[in-house]
Amino acid sequence: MKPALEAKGLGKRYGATWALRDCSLCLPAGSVIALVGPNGAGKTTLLHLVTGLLRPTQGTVEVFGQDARGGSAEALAHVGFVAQEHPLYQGFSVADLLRMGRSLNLHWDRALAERRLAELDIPLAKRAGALSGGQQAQVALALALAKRPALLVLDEPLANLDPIARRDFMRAVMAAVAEDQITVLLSSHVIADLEPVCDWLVLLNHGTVQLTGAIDDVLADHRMLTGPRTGADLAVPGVVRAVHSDRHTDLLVRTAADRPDFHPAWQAHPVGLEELILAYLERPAVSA
Ligand SMILES: Nc1ncnc2c1ncn2[C@@H]1O[C@H](COP(=O)(O)OP(=O)(O)OP(=O)(O)O)[C@@H](O)[C@H]1O
Repeated sequence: MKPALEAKGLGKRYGATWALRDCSLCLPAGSVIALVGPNGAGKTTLLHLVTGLLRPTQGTVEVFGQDARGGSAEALAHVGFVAQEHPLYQGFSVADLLRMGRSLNLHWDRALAERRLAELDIPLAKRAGALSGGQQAQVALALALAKRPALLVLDEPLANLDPIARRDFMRAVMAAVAEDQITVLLSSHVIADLEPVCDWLVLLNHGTVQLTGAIDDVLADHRMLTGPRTGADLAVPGVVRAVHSDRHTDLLVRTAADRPDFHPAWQAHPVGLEELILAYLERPAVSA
């Protein structure tokens, strides 16, 4: 099966600033991919390159084997996109938005959109601007899903939503994954929202990919080592980040071994996703 997304040497420069650089990724179809990184890491830039809204300065990006550059109608027909802050025409009614979706898209499943909105009690006659933030996010999601996309791209969909709205939004996304086996690529700052639903990770910082892989494999490949301060002198390969206090040293290490063998001075612990991501973000930028 073709990968959902394949980027090779992808880069985007604004003037002298590289928003994204040397980005090479191969993301499997059917996965739910967490795109994480701090403000300015290049997440939106990558998502706009994937959705054909931006042209790369260098490199290529393919979605299910089709070049995403230039955003041809056929390539974009397979991509649903909910942009940051899920913008909608505020003066349009929900019904107007559905009509617009139907006339702008090659494939359109009106019944699916209406069913989703009915399940959420969102009235079709209501103006978008009169809906709550959570309802607007759900309308944007229903519009994106009515395209019957193979890839759903969500740029910080949970920002500004309250905990109930966040949960409901992610439930709707996961229902679509379960029903249609779509691939989802979503960016967020909130790891706790991503951890229960995502199975693949792309970690961006300073415009470069710091880490990517199946989350289970990524976690299995890392350990947190705790030892006495002097332990820092014991040679440990694959250190991602070292934190020293007066008495202790904590090392996050990457190891390819199933059963890594550390000096007995170190106590090795499995590492959680949030801890792992923070450790990568707190170190200087390096390529994956
Ligand atoms: N249109 C633009 N013109 C100039 N620089 C830009 C433009 N868009 C993005 N940048 C720069 O590119 C870099 C990456 O921005 P991007 O919006 O992709 O990051 P992000 O990870 O999505 O950030 P955030 O989490 O804050 O949304 C930043 O340094 C940003 O200032």
